[in-house]
Amino acid sequence: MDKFVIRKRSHDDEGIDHKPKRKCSETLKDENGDKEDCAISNFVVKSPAWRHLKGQNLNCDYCVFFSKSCADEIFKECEKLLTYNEGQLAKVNLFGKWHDIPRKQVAHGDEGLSYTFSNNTVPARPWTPFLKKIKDTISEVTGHEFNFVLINRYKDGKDHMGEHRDDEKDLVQGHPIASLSLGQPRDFIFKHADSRGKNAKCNIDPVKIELQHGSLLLMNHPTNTFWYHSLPQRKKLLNVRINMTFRKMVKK
Ligand SMILES: O=C(O)CCC(=O)C(=O)O
Ligand SMILES: [Fe+2]
Repeated sequence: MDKFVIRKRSHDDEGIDHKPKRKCSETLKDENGDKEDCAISNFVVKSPAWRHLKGQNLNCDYCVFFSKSCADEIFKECEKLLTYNEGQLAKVNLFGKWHDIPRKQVAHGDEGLSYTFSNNTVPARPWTPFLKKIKDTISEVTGHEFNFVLINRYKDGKDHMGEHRDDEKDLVQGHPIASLSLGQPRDFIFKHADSRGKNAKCNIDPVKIELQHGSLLLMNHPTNTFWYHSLPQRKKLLNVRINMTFRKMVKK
């Protein structure tokens, strides 16, 4: 049985475990006044109410990061501005066979960075002012720097992501991954590595969280060493979800 550790929470809800990281109550403005591809002139994030997800070596923090109106704006801008990889860059190789990924994907980041998963390497496109502003806002509030973002677009509940760990060798070891969710709320499930499949060594309950519109999930060390995560299909859900995972990659 899946175990719910976090109940659905609205934007108006007051957090129970108030655990702010760095406070950022002032308005963040693009220093260059660069609005060429971004209708959003500023983001305001007032010390969000963090909740801590704890398990055996599970170490995550979760909050509703952007207000509903700001998240709505960002979602709209994503749909207007982002384009996704096609062709070979939109495939994975599993057991020697190429498959289309069951969602759309694109990466942006510092020059020269790329992301390798399931035997495919996706180069980062340059930061746009819009994406840089989101990255900088998350860095300002969390106190962590990122140089890469992987963006996944799920057109509806049929699109999904299978169980995996974000443990690629290109990632800076021990650095958190910040996962921003926009649009359709979806279940996100953590499974402990020792409790998967027929040969499970022990029985640790999975941890399920419904990722809300505008929410941020910080996956801190050592979560990705011990726990797999997935975004399973939810065929009745009809709306688009966009997820951005901000990462710190090793520069070669
Ligand atoms: O869409 C999600 O929330 C999952 C994203 C994820 O796990 C990844 O990009 O590695
Ligand atoms: Fe992941």
